[in-house]
Amino acid sequence: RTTSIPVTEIINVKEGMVDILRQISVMAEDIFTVFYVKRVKGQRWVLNSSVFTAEDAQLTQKWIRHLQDRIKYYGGARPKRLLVYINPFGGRCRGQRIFDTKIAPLFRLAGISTQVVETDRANHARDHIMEADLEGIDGLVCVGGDGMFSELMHGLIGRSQKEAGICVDDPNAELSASHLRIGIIPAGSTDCICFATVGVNDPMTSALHIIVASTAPPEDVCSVHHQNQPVRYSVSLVGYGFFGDVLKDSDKHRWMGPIRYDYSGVKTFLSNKSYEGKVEFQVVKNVQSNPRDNTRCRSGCLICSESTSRLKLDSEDWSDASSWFTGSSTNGDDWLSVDGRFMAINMTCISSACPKSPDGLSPSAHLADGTADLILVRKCSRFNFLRYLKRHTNKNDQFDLPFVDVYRVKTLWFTPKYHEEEELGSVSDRKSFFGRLCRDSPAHSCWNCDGEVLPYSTISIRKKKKKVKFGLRLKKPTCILSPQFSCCKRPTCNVFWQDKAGNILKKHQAACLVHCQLIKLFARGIEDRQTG
Ligand SMILES: CCCCCCCCCCCCC/C=C/[C@@H](O)[C@H](COP(=O)(O)O)NC(=O)CCCCCCCCCCCCCCC
Ligand SMILES: Nc1ncnc2c1ncn2[C@@H]1O[C@H](COP(=O)(O)OP(=O)(O)O)[C@@H](O)[C@H]1O
Ligand SMILES: [Ca+2]
Repeated sequence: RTTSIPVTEIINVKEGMVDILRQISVMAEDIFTVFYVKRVKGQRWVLNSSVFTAEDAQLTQKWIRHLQDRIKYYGGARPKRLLVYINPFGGRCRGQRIFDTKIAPLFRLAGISTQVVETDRANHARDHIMEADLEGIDGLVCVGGDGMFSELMHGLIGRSQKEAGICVDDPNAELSASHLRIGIIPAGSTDCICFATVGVNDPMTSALHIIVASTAPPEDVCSVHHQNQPVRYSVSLVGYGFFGDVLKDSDKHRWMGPIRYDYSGVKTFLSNKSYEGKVEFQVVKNVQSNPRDNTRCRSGCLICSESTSRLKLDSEDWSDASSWFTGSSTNGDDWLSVDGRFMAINMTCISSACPKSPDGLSPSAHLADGTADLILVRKCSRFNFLRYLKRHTNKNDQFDLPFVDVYRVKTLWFTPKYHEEEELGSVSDRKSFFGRLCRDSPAHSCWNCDGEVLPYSTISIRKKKKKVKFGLRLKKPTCILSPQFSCCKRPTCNVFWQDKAGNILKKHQAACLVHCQLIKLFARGIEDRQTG
């Protein structure tokens, strides 16, 4: 029997016969166990192992050393020390258990040492990162949901800004880059950031991605401002109306765990509220993609890899603070304004895919293209809104509805019709039967910013030029152009992008994904073969 394993996906090699998760080991000098990643259905990764017998103890040691050298050489920059933050109350309150039983043994096996901080309050992780000694730390890991990821991101951004001497209250300050990446062990309620980047919310898959140093391109991030003051950053959903109301109500029922979103979702759906206001946004015109082009962002995505150079070209547009909202186009991008009554205003930098909606709020959004997608759902009947929601769960296009519009944007301003102090219940809400069932019918909703309620209605959102780095994404590239790998003997290889006629359009260096280093392991002895 032959087993082929890419060296980049070997986790470690141990003497004897070892079962890491059940913590059983049988020591024998002529046996060794190779642990490696096995890909299973639905983008999941599991730890697999194969046991080998050598002729004698000396040969066993030789193979163990040989394989470990190979892992070091071809395995890339694997992390050695991680700082882990666990939210014991995220999702079903299983964060600590998941880490202790499933993740810690994997990290130990991979020779990764961890410093673990169990949070005892909201913002504990963020504050800890601001002050912690990060010397020698290769990455941060959160065990929790999107809220925990957001805390780590705010901590890292705050720290980098502080170290770079940038004022965090400056609305025009750009993000200063941090060398640290953030990994996510999903143990939250929505886990949308993990799901949209890894393709699944499975703790073991994420841990294996962290161990083998899978990386995503630095990710788009938006800053949210109120009265020209930056209040938060967001990578997934900034939503007003439906998703704001669901979140606000669900916060009162945290004890229910993830099901609170369904409970509050049904309540909010029945109340069928809509809110009046003006949405002004800057549509990105000069990109080769749009929210309805039916593509999916994957590792090696050409649209994302080209965004860095495009953002450099955009520099005047980004750096000129006063041109942020002049209402005029400086770069071929157009400002649009829509007045009306909305069921939902959602802006998302990524697809926001999650288990409830495997394709997400905007299935063709890109992780790192420097843009966000704005979805406007105008006032409609309950039946129509249900049609819209339902389409998030199946293959039907949720944008192909007359009351839904979608735009690829980089800036958004929202002004509610009434001043925030004026809580004028709208006439239609008061008349409605379900509206009366819910105690209050305010003129304002609130904003849901990556799962945090923002206490204001009037906000502006701006795509930041720099992005947040985090790990965990390794999918086969599928893009509008077909990539072709030419493998080499190094951890990186050339990727050629060709059009259908075979003309080379672009060539760049990338981490070798479909790796050429195949090791053929035989029961007696090992033959190491390199294919090119
Ligand atoms: C008919 C079924 C309709 C299902 C519609 C599913 C749409 C799902 C889109 C989800 C977008 C998620 C965006 C991500 C947000 C997260 O950052 C954020 C924080 O996550 P964390 O708690 O892990 O920290 N999560 C959230 O804000 C939660 C949003 C969840 C919304 C779920 C809404 C369910 C609605 C169900 C309505 C059912 C109506 C049925 C009427 C008979
Ligand atoms: N120990 C703690 N006690 C209370 N809240 C916490 C604690 N640790 C983190 N939080 C907060 O809980 C919120 C939700 O956490 P998250 O891990 O996203 O879980 P969920 O996905 O269930 O919402 C985050 O905004 C975070 O700031
Ligand atoms: Ca994006």
